[in-house]
Amino acid sequence: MSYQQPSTSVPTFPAATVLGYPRIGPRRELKRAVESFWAGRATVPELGAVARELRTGTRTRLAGLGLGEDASIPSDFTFYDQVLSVAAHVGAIPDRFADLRGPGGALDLPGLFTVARGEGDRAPLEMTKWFDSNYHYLVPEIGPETEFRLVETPSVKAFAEGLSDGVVTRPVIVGPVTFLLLSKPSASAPEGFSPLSRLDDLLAAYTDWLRAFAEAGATWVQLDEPALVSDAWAETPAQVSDAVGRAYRALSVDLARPERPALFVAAPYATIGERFADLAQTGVEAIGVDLVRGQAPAIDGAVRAALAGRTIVAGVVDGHNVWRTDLDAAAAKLDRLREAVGPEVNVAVSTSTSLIHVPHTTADEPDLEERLRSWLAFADEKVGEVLALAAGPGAAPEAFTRSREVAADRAAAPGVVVPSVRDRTAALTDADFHRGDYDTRVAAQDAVLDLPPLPTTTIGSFPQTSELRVARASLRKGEITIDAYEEAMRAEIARVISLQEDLGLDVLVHGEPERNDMVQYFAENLDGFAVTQNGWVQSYGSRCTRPSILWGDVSRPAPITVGWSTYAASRTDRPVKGMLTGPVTILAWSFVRDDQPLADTANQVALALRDEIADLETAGIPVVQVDEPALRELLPLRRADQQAYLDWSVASFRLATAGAADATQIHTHLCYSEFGEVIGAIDGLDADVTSIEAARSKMEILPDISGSGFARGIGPGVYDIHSPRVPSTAEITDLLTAALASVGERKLWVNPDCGLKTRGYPETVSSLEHLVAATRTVRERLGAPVQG
Ligand code: MET
Ligand SMILES: [Zn+2]
Repeated sequence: MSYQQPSTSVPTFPAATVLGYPRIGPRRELKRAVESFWAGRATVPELGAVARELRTGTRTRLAGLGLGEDASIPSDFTFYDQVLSVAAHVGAIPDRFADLRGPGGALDLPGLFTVARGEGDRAPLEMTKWFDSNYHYLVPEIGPETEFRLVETPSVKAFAEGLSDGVVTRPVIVGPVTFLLLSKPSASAPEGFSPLSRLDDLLAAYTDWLRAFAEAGATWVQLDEPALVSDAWAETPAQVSDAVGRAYRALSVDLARPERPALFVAAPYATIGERFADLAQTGVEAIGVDLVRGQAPAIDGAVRAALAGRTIVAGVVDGHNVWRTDLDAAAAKLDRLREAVGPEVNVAVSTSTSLIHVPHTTADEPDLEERLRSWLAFADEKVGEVLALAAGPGAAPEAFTRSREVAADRAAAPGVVVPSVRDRTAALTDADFHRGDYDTRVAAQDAVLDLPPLPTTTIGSFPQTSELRVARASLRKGEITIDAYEEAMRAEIARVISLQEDLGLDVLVHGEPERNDMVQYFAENLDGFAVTQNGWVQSYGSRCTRPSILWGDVSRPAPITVGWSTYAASRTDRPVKGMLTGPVTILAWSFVRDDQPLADTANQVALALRDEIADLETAGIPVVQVDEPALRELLPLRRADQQAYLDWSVASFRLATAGAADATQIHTHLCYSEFGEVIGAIDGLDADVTSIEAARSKMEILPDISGSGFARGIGPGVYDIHSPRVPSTAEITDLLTAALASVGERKLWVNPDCGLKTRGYPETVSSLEHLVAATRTVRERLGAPVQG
């Protein structure tokens, strides 16, 4: 295979592209291959062959869909995560994994997976959410000791592989500024150390990386810099601005073409703002902006002059949601941008983000109602949209006509606007968002519940055994009747209730055996939602979720959880806690309609939950938990947008719960993130009891909680449910002692970090035994009755 040596004249950026494409495979082939490798059922070469087939399949599919120009097909494959992939390329692997590295410093594939997943008491890299998406990346650990050196180049090999198949792809890698801003200080770093202080050293490795791409024949490389659109950093905007300037001058000016490919720096997920001008002042050849979630950058004379001969890649097709694009509106955005930048600047069309956030194709959804399906665009359909927009209404009239037809059809379809739902939200008043005052509630609840100090409870789910999964699958396939299925669930509930009684827990749960997923379960039981068959999106590593599609006005045709909760309550004299998923989390983990404000959709969901709580109350359930683990996740990346979000998200939770009687104890549960930033909002939820993930971070949340004057019940998780490790009684006693000092005995609840559904029974039972024993020890010290 021969290719042209890069010349010094800048190659043209393709007129249409996508920022990235799903990596997991249309039928989750990568997930299956990776997991069978982990299980010892496949070898490294076998896994490599599946990966190669997937990469080839993606290139062929995208070329078939029309991304024919050089560099328009992204090459973004990774076995686990794109941030981990950078760490592996540049050798930034924590010391505890040093023995896994080969003589040249590279990790082999098993080594890479060990860093991602841990091994024995070697903890994996921490995992956290990627910007405002439900994708999780691995957090690099960077210190003064980290050596940055290009030690391996699977990304370059993947490019070369495409080239040998006759396709000039565009490699996609996470950029250096984002990589460092997403990193945390290594264990040995001094107090206050900032990974960004290592930028210059990291740039040396990127320089070699870009050279390697150029040598392999790459014309364009995409560097993803979503950190530029976020205000979430400890660094000031001035420091980030300085880092951007330094990084991209080093990579585009100090390293000159043809030593490197042309550089496309993409800043997806929100408004790029002033970082656009920073990039324009460097030598990068193309800049990508998100015009779906974000606003167009300000273009003044200086920026315009600096940009002459270069490309703005306009993300006008939503990479993060599943609706067909309003092509007229997107074309108008493109026109406005072209006008602002003038004829000297090239404008190319793209998706707003990588398409890893959406499923492969609507063609794979034969069971989806045809009318709904016609409104949707998954990854492949979005490729058609960027191509139509690049061609324009003159050259692609059918696509534009179809887009108008779809918009009209969607607006008029039954179920999209349901008058009874609208009447109800329109009639809401301030009072619907407020409960009675807290002291009155406490008195009423104490009279009903009669709980000991430091009450013990769990977060809701108990281990999902294979029997439960088999029962659900058999029901779906019609192998067992609904009666037999419900009987199996009741048997499980009865078992879980008696287990909790034996353990000595105070507030019991039914264990959620009937739920495949805490959001999908509600989506399946509410009007206004649809679920997909193959609509998987990568959540982390080999894990995928299948978000539901919230397409219409939401209402509750019938009670959802009441039967299960009342059955549980019938098996015990202790209080049973009803278990619901909150409006914000239901929105965050679904694909949500884009034709009305999220706040309005959230209130519709909230009213459905409010009715469910009323029915639970009528059935005699004294405690109801409304889970909001995603509260932090939807927080806008730009500080200026955050208050409006917090206002509507908190309001929707309150709308869901404020109909409860004073005597009904409302709990909420949060996990997955650092909550310090939204502690005020958590207080604003006005729940009687809040359980919050805390064990993994060694209760670091406690000072925030006590500092914020949080006055109601609080259950900082005392053990991490993400690992099978059983915490000792002494360890839990210590955590409880710390928590007690911080929040006081009248407020403290005792619970694990999160639900137990991913755990096995042996470790669950031992851990809960220790939790109860530790609580009794601490109660004894308080001079309280030990028996709960
Ligand atoms: C991710 S939060 C999970 C809460 C849910 N009630 C459970 O226990 O599984
Ligand atoms: Zn949780």
